[in-house]
Amino acid sequence: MTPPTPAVQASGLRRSYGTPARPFEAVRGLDLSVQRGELFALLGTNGAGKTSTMELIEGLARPTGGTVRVLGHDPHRERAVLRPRIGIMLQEGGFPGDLTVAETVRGWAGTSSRPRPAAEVIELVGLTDRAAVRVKQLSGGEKRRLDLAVALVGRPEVLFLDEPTTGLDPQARAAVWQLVRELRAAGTTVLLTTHYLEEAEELADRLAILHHGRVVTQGTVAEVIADRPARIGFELPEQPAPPLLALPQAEVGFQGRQVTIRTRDLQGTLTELLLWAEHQGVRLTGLDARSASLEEAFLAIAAEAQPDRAAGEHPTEPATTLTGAGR
Ligand SMILES: Nc1ncnc2c1ncn2[C@@H]1O[C@H](COP(=O)(O)OP(=O)(O)OP(=O)(O)O)[C@@H](O)[C@H]1O
Repeated sequence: MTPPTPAVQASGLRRSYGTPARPFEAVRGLDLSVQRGELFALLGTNGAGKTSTMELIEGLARPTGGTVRVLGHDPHRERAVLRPRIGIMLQEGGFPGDLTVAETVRGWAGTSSRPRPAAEVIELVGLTDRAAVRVKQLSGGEKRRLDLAVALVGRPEVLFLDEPTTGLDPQARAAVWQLVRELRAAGTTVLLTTHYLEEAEELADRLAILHHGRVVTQGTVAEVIADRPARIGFELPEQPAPPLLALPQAEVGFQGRQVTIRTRDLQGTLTELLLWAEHQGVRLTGLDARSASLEEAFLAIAAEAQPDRAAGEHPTEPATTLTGAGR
């Protein structure tokens, strides 16, 4: 039996901006495969190329190199075929301000061949009591939920969510997460970009971290953090304290009496440390031991992955900033 076509398949994907004389490659040879029914998250620093990549996959822009297929189709050339099967939640929906929520959703439902009833979609995104309100009177978070409603109205097989919970309060964010989980459980493929690492941890089956237009790492959360060292922190007692035992396999840092140990063998190092403390009668105040988090992996990957200074660098490359790490 031949395996089903992946929901999304990108290979050697490239996208350039600028002029032929001063080109800037925002997407630089990106490979990605999202299976049907999977929830895949694209993470990256500001300007890493997430939106540029999403627009190529959504068919809103044409790649300058490589190929992309969505449900086996070229999303740019075969947009008319794909349009009824995908749902796109853009960062800015830009709907007319004078229409109400219900009118907006009904208008979009009218463009779909098998729409969900408008009232059902409005209910799904928690806007029922705002259905008669004009778009221009909605709060930022409510507008975001309307963007989501419009993306859902055509019962998409593949749903693209570009920073879906930016601007939402914690309760609304949790509600969107629950809705996304339900959609995924019902078989919808979801491709999501986010700056909230806990959003990816909560929702994603797999994720990719982009940096300067390339995938630096991808896999499950467990796979992405597997190579990262665990961390042990504690405070040594006031002097006199015996010198800390040697831990050649670990990296030990001191800040006054505060000690931070980074190790790839959390159990082994912790056992050695606790035996030492027991024998020496030393109390390790505030002892805290934890595996690497996605946030640590993200920050380390972003710091390690240096930009390619070869041809095609942005003429005015923006400083890399990390926003909304989500904790
Ligand atoms: N229309 C454009 N013209 C020129 N450069 C652009 C254009 N759009 C994006 N870029 C540049 O391409 C790079 C990638 O931008 P993109 O918006 O895809 O990143 P992102 O990962 O989505 O960023 P963010 O997290 O800030 O939303 C950035 O350096 C950006 O300045």
